[in-house]
Order: sequence, then structure tokens, then C-alpha cells
Amino acid sequence: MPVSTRSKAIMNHEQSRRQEYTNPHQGLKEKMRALTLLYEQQKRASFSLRNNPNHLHHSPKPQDLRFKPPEMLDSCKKLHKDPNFADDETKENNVADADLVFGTNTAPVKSSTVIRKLSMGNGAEKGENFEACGGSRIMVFVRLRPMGKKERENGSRCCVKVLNKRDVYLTEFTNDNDYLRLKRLRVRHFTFDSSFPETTTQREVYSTTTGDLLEAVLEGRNGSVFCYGATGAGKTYTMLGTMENPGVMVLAIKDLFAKVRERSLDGNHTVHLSYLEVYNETVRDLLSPGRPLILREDKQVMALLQRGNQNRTTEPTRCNETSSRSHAILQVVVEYKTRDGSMNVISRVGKLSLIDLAGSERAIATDQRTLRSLEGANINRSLLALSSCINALVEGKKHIPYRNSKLTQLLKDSLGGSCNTVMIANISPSNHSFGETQNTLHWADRAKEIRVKGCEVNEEVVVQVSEGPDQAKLVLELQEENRELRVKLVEQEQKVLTLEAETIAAANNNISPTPPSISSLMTPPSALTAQQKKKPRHSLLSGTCFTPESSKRRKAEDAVKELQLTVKALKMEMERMKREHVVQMKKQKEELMKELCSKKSEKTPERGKETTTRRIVTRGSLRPKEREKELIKSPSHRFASPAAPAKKRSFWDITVANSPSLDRRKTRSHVLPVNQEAPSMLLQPGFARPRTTTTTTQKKH
Ligand SMILES: Nc1ncnc2c1ncn2[C@@H]1O[C@H](COP(=O)(O)OP(=O)(O)OP(=O)(O)O)[C@@H](O)[C@H]1O
Repeated sequence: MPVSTRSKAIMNHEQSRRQEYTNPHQGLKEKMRALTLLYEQQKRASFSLRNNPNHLHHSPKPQDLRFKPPEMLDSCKKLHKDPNFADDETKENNVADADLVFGTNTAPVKSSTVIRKLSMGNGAEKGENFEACGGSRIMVFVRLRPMGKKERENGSRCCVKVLNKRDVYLTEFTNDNDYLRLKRLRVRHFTFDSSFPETTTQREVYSTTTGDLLEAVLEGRNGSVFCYGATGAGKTYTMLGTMENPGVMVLAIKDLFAKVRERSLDGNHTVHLSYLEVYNETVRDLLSPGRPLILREDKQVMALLQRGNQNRTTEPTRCNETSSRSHAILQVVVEYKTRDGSMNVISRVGKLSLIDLAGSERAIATDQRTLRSLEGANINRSLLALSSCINALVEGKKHIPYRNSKLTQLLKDSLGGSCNTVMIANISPSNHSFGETQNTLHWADRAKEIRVKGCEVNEEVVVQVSEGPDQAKLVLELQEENRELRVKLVEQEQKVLTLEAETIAAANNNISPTPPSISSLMTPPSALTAQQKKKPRHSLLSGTCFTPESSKRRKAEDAVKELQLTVKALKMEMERMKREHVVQMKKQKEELMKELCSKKSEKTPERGKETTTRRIVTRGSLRPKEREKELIKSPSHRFASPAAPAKKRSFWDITVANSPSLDRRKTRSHVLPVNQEAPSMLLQPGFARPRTTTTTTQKKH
């Protein structure tokens, strides 16, 4: 049974010709609707032409072209279909005419140039292009690959048509056996910055997508090109190509070195190259494989690129015999150094990242073996992460989930950073890959919305000090001043150290001399307690509480205060003792006088005895006074141990104690004449010798 279709204009030539002639279904209703629409469109177009003569130069907005009702397109194609179209170009013209009729693509499109050129960040230099882009955004291109031999053999039909190097039409064929949906054929329309039909050469793709980017990289800006698409869609071919038809990577490096050679007269260029692979969420260096590496840049040469690509993980899948199972990233860093008029060194660093992503695919499209499944899962995971990032960027979210995969981490700069970014979406013409192609086109269309930050020049200016005589003098003066300041600093430090040492020594001297036990003995307890009560408590809130200097100072002050108190207490004690002593001496004197008087009254006084008595009285009254003077005068007494006054006191006490009653008081002058055998406390060094007594006794005898 003959099968009707409404997408002849974008079908394979042979098939379309065959099917076009045999299509009996030409719905009258559809025709009527299309004619009505056409009439309305023309009416509107003529009206706007009358009001605005410049209308002819108006370029349609991309969103006007997107997702048109398929019926309109289909009807249009039918109305203008030329059953005799023999080649692709004819087909393109037919559909282009249809668009013109509908007034959606009235502007003449230059086929060889990109309408919206890359934003180079510098509005002044590239203001036109920048404005044309409506700001800095990702540039999105689509490349359609030719139908493969195998695909033709197994009866694949072309479901994609690229027109005007810009518009992409995707036709969804119905199943030939699904009679109910025969009329529900849908064509989707997409518009990109540039779209490349299957006949486009590698050089054309490179110059349109990456040529301008390379210029910007040489000026010190960052640029990224990444290929996205289903497995077998032509990503590796676009990025790397073959020996006969080298791809973007090879052409970019060739171009780069040619440009560097041109510019090398005015400065020095250094080119760093690294070729990385992200396989199963592990980053590997393709130039020295075998070990995973943390992202780094490697100084290598371009010759290693081919070898690196041989190291890339590839496996045959059902869709592609040499399917890349990893994402490959070639990074070229160009450093440019020159000097300006003031001899300052200007350094510009631009980075170009060329990324060949692994194929986006459904699990069913690959073999279901374990390793393949794992690879597929990882590829899908990273591509899912990529799509999440794209979604977040388009929606203007604050958090972009770059960390979800290694791939998005690597593409962070390209997607959301300060970078000129180009995305090339590769698609297959086969209707068997319709789903993948639709997804790719959908994501590419969405990626157009991503806006990136203004790409600024990565420039560093190193100011050089010119070596004139004034500068040299200034440098010498500054060096001399610096030296003097250093010497002063050392002197000050020494002074501080000396002061600290003195403070510590003083504090130690003040604290150590009087052990607490002794001071407590010598200090009146009441006075000390009162003083202790007055002592201020260290507060945690006081700023100096925890500083070592303040604590040392405080200790020294406390020690001095304590000593002052001790001295005061000692003085008071001495005064008291002096008073007591005077009182005691008076008493003794009175007692002696009484005794003498009573004895005088009993006996007749003898001359010798009077002399002895007089002498004893004299010594007894004088000696304590001398001691007293000594005590007052002697400065050592102030610091004498408490035992000394106790001993001295004990001397007087003993003297008193040895005379329990005034009657029994024994003195050399009184006792010895009475009882010579009795022990005498006066037989002490410094006291009168017994000779005197003996003499007295002999005199007695
Ligand atoms: N523009 C083109 N012209 C001629 N042949 C092409 C073109 N694009 C792709 N091919 C061929 O199609 C086949 C698949 O292409 P390629 O390996 O580049 O796909 P891929 O997208 O990288 O797939 P995968 O993701 O599985 O690695 C290759 O044989 C390649 O030579």
C-alpha cells in the first residue's frame, strides 16, 4: 500500500522522489487552512510594508522561527514542492521559498558568514557583534553529518534538513504500518547561530566556530569549544578529524602557531598544551597515560596530539565502531609577554579548551554488557550533570551544580565563567537516530539561552623600576634608612630586655628575703590581717590580670608593702620593749635602793662595801642603757631574727627569773660573799670575773 508523507522536501532525494509521486493524500481542509494562513500572512506583510518600508531589511527573531506548527510548514512545503528537485540545493530553495511565503524568513541570509559573531567581551572593539548577541552568550552551531554507507544499506531515511546554513528542520517519520498516525507527521524547526549541512568542509566549520575565538585567546581571553551529540553523530570527526581532513583541534593548533609566528616580532609567546580524558569519572593524561592525574597543564608539543588520541578509550558500539567512551579535553594555553612604552612587562594569558564529549545515548543504543553499561552510565551521568548545569544557568539560578561530575567541573569556566564559549551540536541524518537528534537539538536550542560573564583580558602588568641615577640614589637612601632603623630596633629591644631583667630581679629580691613564717612572727597579726583585707583582688576583667609583666610588678609591690609593714611592726615592738625595760629598770632600782636602805639601817656601812654596791648599782643601771642604745642604733637589729630579741629578753628575764623573790635575788656582789659555792648566772663572758669576788672574800677573811 502506498504510504503518504508530507516531508518530501527534506527527505532523501531518491526516497522523496519515489514517494512524492505516489502520495494520493492531499487533504482539502489542510489546503484551505494553509491558503487562509498564507492570505493572512501576505495581508500582514503588505500592511507592514506600507507602514515601514525598511521592513524588507528586518531580520526575524529566532524565537519566531522556533517550534512553528508543523502543519503550516508541511502545507507550505506541499504548496511549493517541486517534485523534480534533483539535489540538496534545490530542496533547500524550495523550503526557503516556503519560509519566505510565511514571512518568517524574509531577510536574505548570507550563506558564508555567521550572522551573530562571537562576543569577544570588548564592546568597543567588537561592539557591533556584542550588541548583535544581546550580551555575551554561548554561540551554538549545529553540524549534520552525511548518511553513512551502512545506514543507507539498512534503509535509513534522512530526517534532518539544514537550510540557509542556519535553519534546521527535523522530521518525525511515522511507522509505515501505523495507519492511524499516517497524517500526524511533525516537523520541528530550529535556528542556530550557524548550521552546517553535510557538505560543509572541516576548514569551514573551524573558521566559523573557532577562528574568532582563537584571535581572542591570543589577546589573552579564554575560549571553549565543545562538541555535543549522540554516539556516532560526528563529534570526534569534527574535533579531531582524520589525517586527510583534520578537525578543529588540529586546525586550531596549526592556526595558532601560524598567528604566533606572525606576532612573535613584538613579544614572546609560550604555548602550553595538555590533552586530558575523563573516563568513568577519572581524569587521565592522554599524553602520558597510565596514571590518573589531578588537573594540570603540561608543556608538550602539538605532535603528541595524534598519539594522545590513540590513547583515548574507544570501543565499538552498535552505533559507532570506534565510539569514544570518554570526554577528551585539549587545552592550549598561550602566554604572551611584551613591554609597553614605560618598559613595564605586560603578560597576557589566554586559554583555549577544545572538548570532544562522549556520545549522549540511551542505554539500549549500546551493548548491555557490564563494562559498557558502566561506561554508558558514567557518560550519561556526566551529560545529565551537564544538562542540569545548562538548565540552572538558563534559569539564572545562583547555585550551578558543577561538582556533580568531573566533566562539569572541567567545563565550569566554559559554561559560567569569563569565557567565550562555542557549542557544536553534532547530529545524524538517520531517522533511526531521531530521538537522539531531537534531544541534541533541544539541548542546543536551550544552550543558546546561557549567558556567560563578560570575557575580560587576563592581563598582568609588572611595573619595572627604571635604572636612572635618581632611582639608584633613592634606592641607596632607602637602604641606608632601613639599616639605621634596624639598628635602632635592636637597641630598643635590648633596652626592653634589660628593663625586664631588672624588674624580675627586683621582684625576686623583694619577695624572697623574709619567709612567710618569719614575717608572720614579726608582724602584728591584727595589722597584717587588716592589710590583707585591704589587698585588692585580681579581677578577671582587669586588662592586666594575665600579663606576666603586670603580675611581676604587682608581686614586687606587694612584697615592698609587706616589708614596710614588717618594719613598722618591728619599730612598734622595739618601742614597747624599750618602755617595758625602762619601767623594769626603775623598779629594780627602787627595789635595790630599798634593800640597800634596809641593810644600811641594820649594819654600819663599810667603805669597801659602799664602793662595791655603788659599783654594782652603776653597772646594773648602765649596762641596759648601753644595750638599749645599741638596739636603737644598730640597723642590723631591724632585720635581726626574732630569736635575738627573744634571747635578749630572756637574758633580762633570766636575771629576773633567777631572783624569784627580791630577797632571794642573787648577784655577784650580794650572793658570793654569802655562799661562794652557789652557781652564778653571772659567770658568763663579759661579766665580772670571780677574781673580784675572791678578792672581796680574801678581804673578808
Ligand atoms: N562530517 C563528516 N563527514 C564525513 N564523515 C563523517 C562526518 N562526521 C562523522 N563522520 C563519520 O561518522 C563516523 C562516526 O563519527 P564519530 O566517530 O566522529 O562520531 P562520534 O560522535 O565521535 O561518536 P562517539 O560519541 O561514539 O565517539 C566516523 O566514521 C566518521 O568518519
